[in-house]
Amino acid sequence: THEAALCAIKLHPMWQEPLAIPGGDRQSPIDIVVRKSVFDPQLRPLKVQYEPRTCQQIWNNGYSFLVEYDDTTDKSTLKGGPLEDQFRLCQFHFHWGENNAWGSEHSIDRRLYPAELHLVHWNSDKYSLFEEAVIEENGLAVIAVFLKIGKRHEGLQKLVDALPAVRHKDSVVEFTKFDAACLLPENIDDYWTYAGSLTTPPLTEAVTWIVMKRHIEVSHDQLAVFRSLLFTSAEEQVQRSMVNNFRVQQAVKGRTVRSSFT
Ligand SMILES: CC[C@H](CNC(=O)c1ccc(S(N)(=O)=O)cc1)c1ccc2[nH]ccc2c1
Ligand SMILES: [Zn+2]
Repeated sequence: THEAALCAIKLHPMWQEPLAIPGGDRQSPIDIVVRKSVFDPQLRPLKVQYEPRTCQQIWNNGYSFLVEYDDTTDKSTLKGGPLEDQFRLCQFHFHWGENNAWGSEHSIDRRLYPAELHLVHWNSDKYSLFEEAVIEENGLAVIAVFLKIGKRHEGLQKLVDALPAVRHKDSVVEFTKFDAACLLPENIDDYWTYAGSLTTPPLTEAVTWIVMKRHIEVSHDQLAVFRSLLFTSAEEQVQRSMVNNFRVQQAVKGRTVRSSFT
């Protein structure tokens, strides 16, 4: 499956890797080898407090669709776990495949999932803007949740119904009162965490990754709507389906992946 996934990316020029990445010793995504992860009893439970009223819009940025939050105040926050500071939710988005065999960016013992949710937060104790935090070592925290095909996700449906309005790159639609917490698995105490990077350019090594052990379920039809989105803007002659928008896995390079559970 990995080979097939790789060739699917090769077909798509947009995902060509930039030649040189500054430093490049803590790139994401990675394969998490469970038996090599190290239980850290000092990892605390995650504290997630999301305010649905801070949800503002959905934007197709030509890589994925972003559900964007008002991050001008500390209303939707993440703290605890591996984090020393308080982080503000600024957006969430997904990565998915052209079929259900692949699509996630991270894998667990090489197991890929059909899609992966990323909830993106920036360190509001140390910085005053996302743009500042995105170039700092401890600037960002991203919660990753795997999606599996199964029963329909009732909370996701409101988002799925809005996607046709952002079919093309650069389209935006108002989207309010969405509780991002409904996309988290029931148990968020079991996770892996490691030091990594953004998985799209500029690939800055600013991310504390928090990868959930438990997945969420979405229906085949809900994921099919993700695949109906387009990488291309309305003006372009050739329309290209937004699928396989995941990055190839990167070398772990001596990093330790810690687990919050045994
Ligand atoms: C610096 C990059 C940033 C755009 N990119 C992101 O925000 C981003 C966030 C998360 C991930 S992932 N897949 O790792 O979770 C990948 C990319 C970005 C770039 C320029 C900007 N100007 C104003 C705001 C702004 C934000
Ligand atoms: Zn992402």
